[in-house]
Amino acid sequence: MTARILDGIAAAADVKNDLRRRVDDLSREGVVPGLGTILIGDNSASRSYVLGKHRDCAEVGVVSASIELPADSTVDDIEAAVERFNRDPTVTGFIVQLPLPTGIDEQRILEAIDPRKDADGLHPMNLGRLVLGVDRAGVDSPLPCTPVGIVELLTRNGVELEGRRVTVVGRGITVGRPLGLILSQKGIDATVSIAHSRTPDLGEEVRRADIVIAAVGRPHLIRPEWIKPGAAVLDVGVTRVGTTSTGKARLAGDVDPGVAEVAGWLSPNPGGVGPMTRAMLVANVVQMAERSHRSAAGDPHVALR
Ligand SMILES: Nc1nc(=O)c2c([nH]1)NC[C@@H]1CN(c3ccc(C(=O)N[C@@H](CCC(=O)O)C(=O)O)cc3)C=[N+]21
Repeated sequence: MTARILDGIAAAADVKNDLRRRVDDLSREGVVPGLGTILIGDNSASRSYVLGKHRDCAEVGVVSASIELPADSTVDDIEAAVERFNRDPTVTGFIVQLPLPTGIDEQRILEAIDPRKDADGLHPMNLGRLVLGVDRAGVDSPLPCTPVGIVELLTRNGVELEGRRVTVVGRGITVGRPLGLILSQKGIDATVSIAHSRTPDLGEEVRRADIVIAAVGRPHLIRPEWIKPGAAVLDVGVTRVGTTSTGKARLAGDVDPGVAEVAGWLSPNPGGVGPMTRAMLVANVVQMAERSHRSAAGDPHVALR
């Protein structure tokens, strides 16, 4: 038996179809959602990710703006770019592409973003609301894109989370940490373990799981013999492991290819979680445009802060 595919390209297309309708509704009210991206330095992988984000926006009628800064930019230069997007009414949500050049205080930059425009959901106010499990006056704050994309990919394929045991491998701030919080939330009700590079027996943690999510960036770390037969396995990490004969980057996921023979469901990499991450970014931008429009229209239940 071989695992069924959790097709992120197909699920992202469905998400974008839903978004297109919401964007059309907004446009009838004269509102156009806008994504901003800030890219610092000349990292070709980062540039191609950012281009993909602009392409996704164009597909659903969301406009986008980009700021590119040189690799030797100072914290002040980057904060000035953040400030520009904070003030720009055509940008309803924006991101600062990570990682930042070495020596730049990432936390300081993330905190400079207006939390109402935080399309990545990585501002401490939004992460704090996730920890607390609160939303203000029925308004959800933006959530990190990859974790929400993972939940959508599973639920759209009919993979149940309630009552399931999930092992998340990785505790990073963009995936593992917030994913653990989201999966254990009321209404989702999975039982979550967070494993990481210092977990003494990773195989033991993975063996118990109905759902395994690997987000560490260690090629083929997750072994077929660790997988409970029929489990759902999501491969999030990517590592460059060399170059092909044509000079393209050779990439490897966190999940050993042999896992496909044991798992019930497998998200490919590429073509799994990545496209969902991008779709959820567009979703956050659209949601923020809806919220700021309703709040400008005087609905007291949507004014944040
Ligand atoms: N502020 C910030 N927000 C991010 O969300 C963010 C970031 N910084 N820094 C880097 C990581 C990485 N990331 C990816 C998203 C989608 C794909 C993706 O769609 N990948 C395709 C293949 C890539 C391609 O075809 O070029 C796939 O998996 O099928 C990859 C990587 C977002 N990140």
